[in-house]
Amino acid sequence: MQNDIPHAPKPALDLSAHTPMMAQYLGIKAEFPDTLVFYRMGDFYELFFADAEKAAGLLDITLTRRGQSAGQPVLMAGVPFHSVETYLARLIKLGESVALCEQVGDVATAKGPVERKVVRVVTPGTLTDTELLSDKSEAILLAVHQAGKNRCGLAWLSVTQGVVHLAECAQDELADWVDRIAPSELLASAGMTPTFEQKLRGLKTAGRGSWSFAMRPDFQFDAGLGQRKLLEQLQAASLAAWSADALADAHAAAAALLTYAEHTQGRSLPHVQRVQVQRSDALIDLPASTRRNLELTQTLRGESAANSPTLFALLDTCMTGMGSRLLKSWLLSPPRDRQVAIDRLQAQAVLRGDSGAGAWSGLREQLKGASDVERITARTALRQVRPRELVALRHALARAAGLSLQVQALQPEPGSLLAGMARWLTPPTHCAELLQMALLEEPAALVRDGGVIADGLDAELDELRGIQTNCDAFLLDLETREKERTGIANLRVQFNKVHGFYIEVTQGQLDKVPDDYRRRQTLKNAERFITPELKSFEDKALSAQERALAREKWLYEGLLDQLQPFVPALTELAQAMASLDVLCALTERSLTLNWCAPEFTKEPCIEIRQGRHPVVEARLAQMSGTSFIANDTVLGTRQRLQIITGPNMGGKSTYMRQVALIVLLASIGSHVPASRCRLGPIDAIHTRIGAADDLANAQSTFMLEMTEAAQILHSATPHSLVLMDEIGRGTSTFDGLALASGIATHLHNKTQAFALFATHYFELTEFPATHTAAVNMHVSAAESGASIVFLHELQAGPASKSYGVQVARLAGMPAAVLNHARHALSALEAGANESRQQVDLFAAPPESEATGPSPIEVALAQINPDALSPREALDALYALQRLLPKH
Ligand SMILES: Nc1ncnc2c1ncn2[C@@H]1O[C@H](COP(=O)(O)OP(=O)(O)OP(=O)(O)O)[C@@H](O)[C@H]1O
Repeated sequence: MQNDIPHAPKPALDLSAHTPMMAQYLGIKAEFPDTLVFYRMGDFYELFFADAEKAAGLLDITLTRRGQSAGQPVLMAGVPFHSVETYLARLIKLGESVALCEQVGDVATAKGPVERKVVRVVTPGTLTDTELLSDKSEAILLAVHQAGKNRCGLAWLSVTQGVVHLAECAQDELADWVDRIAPSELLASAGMTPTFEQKLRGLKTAGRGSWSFAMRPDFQFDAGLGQRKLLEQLQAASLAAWSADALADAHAAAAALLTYAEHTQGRSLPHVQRVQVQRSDALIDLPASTRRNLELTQTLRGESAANSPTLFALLDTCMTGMGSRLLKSWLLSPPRDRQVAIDRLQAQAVLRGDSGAGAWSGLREQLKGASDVERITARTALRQVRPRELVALRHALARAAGLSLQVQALQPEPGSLLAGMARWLTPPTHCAELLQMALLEEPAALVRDGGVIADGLDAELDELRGIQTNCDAFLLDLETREKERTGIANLRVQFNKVHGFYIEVTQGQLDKVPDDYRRRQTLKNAERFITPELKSFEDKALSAQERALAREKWLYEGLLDQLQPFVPALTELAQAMASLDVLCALTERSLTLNWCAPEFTKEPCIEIRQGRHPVVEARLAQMSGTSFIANDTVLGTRQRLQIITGPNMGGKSTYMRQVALIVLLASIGSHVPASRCRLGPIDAIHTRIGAADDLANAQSTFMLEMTEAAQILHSATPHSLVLMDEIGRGTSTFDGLALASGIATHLHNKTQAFALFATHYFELTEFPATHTAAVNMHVSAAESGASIVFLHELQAGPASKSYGVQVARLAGMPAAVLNHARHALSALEAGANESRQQVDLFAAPPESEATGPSPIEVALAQINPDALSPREALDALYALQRLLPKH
């Protein structure tokens, strides 16, 4: 989708054959070829021609043909202006962009069609309307710049926040970045190479998010322009203070990002005053597979509602949308630097107070129902804010002042998170007073309806309003006088929008009408008249109403001007409110769910006592009232790899995931579901779990399994946590076992990561005998008759046997099948024992043949293509072919 601004001269359109209005429309449409243009006509937004057809299909609205222009029937479809938000929401969800074209000229004085202009372009990544945005997630716009040497520059922002994020990465890291940023809209240059474009589009078809794609002109990806634009936003002379000066590739992306964002808002973005550089080594790596497998914000089935079994849904008891959004971003971007988590935990310790009876619950009461200061502030800066939002802002400021006092009363240590919050929560001086003075307590929804500005703010507005108020009294008085004068008892003085003021007389009384009555309108049973006195009153009253509306609009614009200097402080205040909300929610969770504070160590380790899987535990309590069996985990430099065996349904996957979730929770500064937790440095959490066919990418289950495993082996380090669940099960037993043993050996010897390796291959339980840092663990089960009871207890040593047949029985498998399986199993086991040879699965393979260069490689290296004649080159090619190994 391309929302082109008029950046290059376009060939002049010949619109002379069209009606003046169609000519105006087509002129505007030419500037927005791939965006739906909503063209305002009275109380409707109309779409024409191809736009009309498209919108009719997408929105299920009627497509009509009206009149002709240039000999062609005009196709039209329209939506009422007062419900435009609903239609916008639907289109944006479908990934469409909309240009809103308003009447900006004076209808009364216009000759020909009234002047119209596109005032705003609404696109999936640049939403600001509260109605169009989800409370709990951001709409993010990302610009990607293809740079040289296989590098990329990235810049992204949410228009309702005040921060531009910058990053640079290698092109093969792009997928992970895009996954992490989760944009709603992605901008790329029209000048990128076809291969790069294919790569970007490939990311989308691979199901990595549902962003829409907007191609921008190449010249907008200009590093110099980007740097200038960033400096303008920051009102600074250098980007060095943000460590953002040497990032030319990211600057190029920022140029396109800011140009596009400004273009869609129809103005600059004064509230964007911060830059944040993100480096991939600053965050704990959570690849897309990990986020999916751990069901952080979405279940494997794709549910993400507030009651779905995800970690986010369990954690999010925030009182405000701002808090929920911040919590989600904390959860998805855990920092490696432990100080961040330590500061957050310290703040929670203060909020908890002694025995949990601290200030957190009172603060949550205050936060409850507070309006979205962050979004209101952004909309104020963009001059899109509605009167009722500003009243809500005033109430929120009062709450913030209260919150600040409550936090100060906790006497937080100077320099601590809470001390910073107390400071930023103090509302900027005079902001609330200004709002109080300027706005009615319950203003109209829209400024254009009037009834927004408070009485007493402006003498002229008060006077104009006075005329309108006196109107009713005047009309009553006139009616009495006219009844007396004419003797018409049922005479009525009234007003309607179309005909203005009039005196209505019924047919039977018409003979009594005086000479100075002028006929205005004839109805079936009555006539309507106007008198000179009523006419002059009408002129005054109507013009007073119009002037009052214009005055209110002007005063509102003035109020927006006066609010601009408060924007930076309000942005900080919103941030502080969101952080406080998250910290209070985390405190509440830790107390309600009985979680403990983690400790961080310098030496590498993951030590968890009585750890639980938070989501499974909550589900068990809710569904069956049964309690979760807690388990310990001890991993350190001497014991890095656990081979976990045990029956299906025994709890292996649950155990492995719980370890990863506890590590993640600790890293964001949350308490954790355990009785004690010690954690060393962690740089990534990798998971290879489950097997879902990636049909969209034509990858088989096994191919996907091997691709993911290979990625893990390439990127994991001794500080990474790796979960491998039943690796190798997607192929034949021998293949699978051989690969699983190879992978375990590589993890143990080379990668040296902390690894949890669940498997059904019993042969792998021999692995720890020859690998000192590996240990056997199993989930316990007890047989009771022909059945099985899962104890879910993790114990040292390998499982004694597998219980596949018993589990199948629990699953309701027919008795005949079970009987057959039991016999087959005994035969297989007996056979296996007899013919079992001593195969050393873990022996090092013979030296690989490919240790030195092959004869072809040697010959190839000796060729200098620039020094060869065509004939010699051909000979060299034949010579190389002769070197091919013969099979
Ligand atoms: N520690 C535990 N305490 C209580 N219930 C548990 C525990 N661990 C697992 N469960 C229950 O057992 C079910 C199965 O667990 P899980 O899927 O982890 O088994 P598994 O060993 O990985 O099975 P499979 O090998 O078939 O994948 C869970 O859905 C949960 O209800």
